[in-house]
Amino acid sequence: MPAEEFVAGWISGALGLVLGHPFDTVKVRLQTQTTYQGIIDCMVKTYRHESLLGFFKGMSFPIVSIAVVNSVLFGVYSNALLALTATSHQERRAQAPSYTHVFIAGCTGGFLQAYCLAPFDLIKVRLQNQTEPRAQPGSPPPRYRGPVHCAASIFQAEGPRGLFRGAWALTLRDTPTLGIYFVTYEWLCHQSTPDGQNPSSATVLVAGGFAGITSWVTATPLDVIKSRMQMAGLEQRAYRGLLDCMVSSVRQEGLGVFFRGLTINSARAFPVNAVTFLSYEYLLHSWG
Ligand SMILES: CN(C)C(=N)NCCC[C@H](N)C(=O)O
Repeated sequence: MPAEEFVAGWISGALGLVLGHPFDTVKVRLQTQTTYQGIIDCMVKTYRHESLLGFFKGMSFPIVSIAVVNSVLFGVYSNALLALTATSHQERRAQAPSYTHVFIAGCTGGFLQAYCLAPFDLIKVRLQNQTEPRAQPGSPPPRYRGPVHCAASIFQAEGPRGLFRGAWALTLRDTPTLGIYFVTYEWLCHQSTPDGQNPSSATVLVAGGFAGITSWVTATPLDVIKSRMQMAGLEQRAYRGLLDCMVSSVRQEGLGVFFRGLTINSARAFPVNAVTFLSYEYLLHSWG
């Protein structure tokens, strides 16, 4: 089982994560809070109340978790393709796998990464939704003092299952959309690269960026539901399950609720995934 794919997945994911986290904070707030009029309003309010640091809330944990999550995604994807097509990463340029195989391998990677991601994503979403400014004398402290305190509080209040709140929605979000992610990437690389050659850096950037956009556009409806279910434990708003969350969100806010955060999700997806794929390909290429 080639280990380089796991290491390359980790490093490339971390680079993309730092670049995209401020957009991610705005997205999570727009999806779960009704106090903002739109992207600009959310950005201005966050900056005024919490300074630039507000955009980076909840980032320390994902930096650690991306090591697990992205390496599982890229490592499982690549090894699933190896099992399906008996070709390594290098050989796949000369002998392109079918898109069905790429889709199955992407879905497998997406399914397994969702379970690793679930507790980290829950903690990230809870911390990103804390809108209190940094501790000032006299002001009430935020509910969670940091990621470890957040994890411990959820564990104490709800047991280990509490840490997997929203995991089912996350799995449904990530399984098919990561199939779409890798198919888009491979298809775009294939379209603009002569047979048997490696795609140029510009091709990888553009294909990675569009893979991010297509996958996030299709993922946004379940992304909204997932974030709401993750916040529900905190807000005493009990949903009976995923379907109940969908139905009550649509009843209260109309069908548009499924597209909350779509613009910012897409704007974030391009640079994050362009950098992720470029560094992934570069690392695998230089390790030869
Ligand atoms: C639609 N989904 C869930 C994805 N495309 N997931 C892959 C994650 C890639 C990158 N870390 C990101 O956050 O965009």
